[in-house]
Amino acid sequence: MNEQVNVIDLNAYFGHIHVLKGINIAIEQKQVTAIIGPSGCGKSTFIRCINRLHEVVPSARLSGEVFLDGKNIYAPDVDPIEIRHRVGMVFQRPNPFPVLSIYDNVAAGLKLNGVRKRGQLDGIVEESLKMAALWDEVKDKLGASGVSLSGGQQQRLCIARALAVKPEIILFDEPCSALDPISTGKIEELIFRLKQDYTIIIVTHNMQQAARVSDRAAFFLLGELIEFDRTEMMFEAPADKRTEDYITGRFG
Ligand SMILES: Nc1ncnc2c1ncn2[C@@H]1O[C@H](COP(=O)(O)OP(=O)(O)OP(=O)(O)O)[C@@H](O)[C@H]1O
Repeated sequence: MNEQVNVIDLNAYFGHIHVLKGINIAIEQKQVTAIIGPSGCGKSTFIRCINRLHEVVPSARLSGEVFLDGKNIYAPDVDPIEIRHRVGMVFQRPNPFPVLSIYDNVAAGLKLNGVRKRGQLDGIVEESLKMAALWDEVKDKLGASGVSLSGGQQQRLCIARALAVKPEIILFDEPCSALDPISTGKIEELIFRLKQDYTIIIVTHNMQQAARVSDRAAFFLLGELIEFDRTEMMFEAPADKRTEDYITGRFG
């Protein structure tokens, strides 16, 4: 097993609320890992600990270690900004920068990183939009506003924006919950293709989606990791009764 993210005894809090309790999990490279569980069980908090976004909430704190390629991302010498480049994120609601064009939405992170040459920017913007399966739909209107696109296109634009800075891992936090079934299908196909090059962690409430796109699944309940296994095993023969109850829709 080729572990890329190794989480050791992770506890996360908002003020006095203890939202993640002693999580230990190893996430493999170039696989899709689904995070499932009922509302409020800590799924989003968990993925936000993997790119150091949890700490941006004033009351938030955590303990434990998260190793990325063998290095603890919470070590004092690690720059959280660098971690957020290496671990990209796509959110539940498509959130393109409203005042920027399609082109500039994709180029924004690169420009922040100091890439200025037009030719280089053009190449990466095109490559990212192609990888996000959006190029053909927008190549003739790159100057149009990002928010002029449909919801599904905006979400693919956000994926292109995440890809442009060349992350190693992409976190998806319920990326299809605001999308129609056709757009959802496109995002799922895209995730399937992206795993050739990226490690993907996806939070989803949709069990069919978890079954379709993920190689492994982790079931969280009340801040604890109850079960983590190959998705097939998890859906066909869950080891824990609580996982079975959740997957079969008996609660949550
Ligand atoms: N900014 C915050 N401040 C205080 N408490 C928070 C904050 N964000 C989340 N929480 C609390 O932390 C717990 C875990 O929330 P989290 O969003 O991680 O759960 P989730 O499993 O992703 O939920 P959902 O499926 O509804 O998105 C919840 O009890 C939630 O109310």
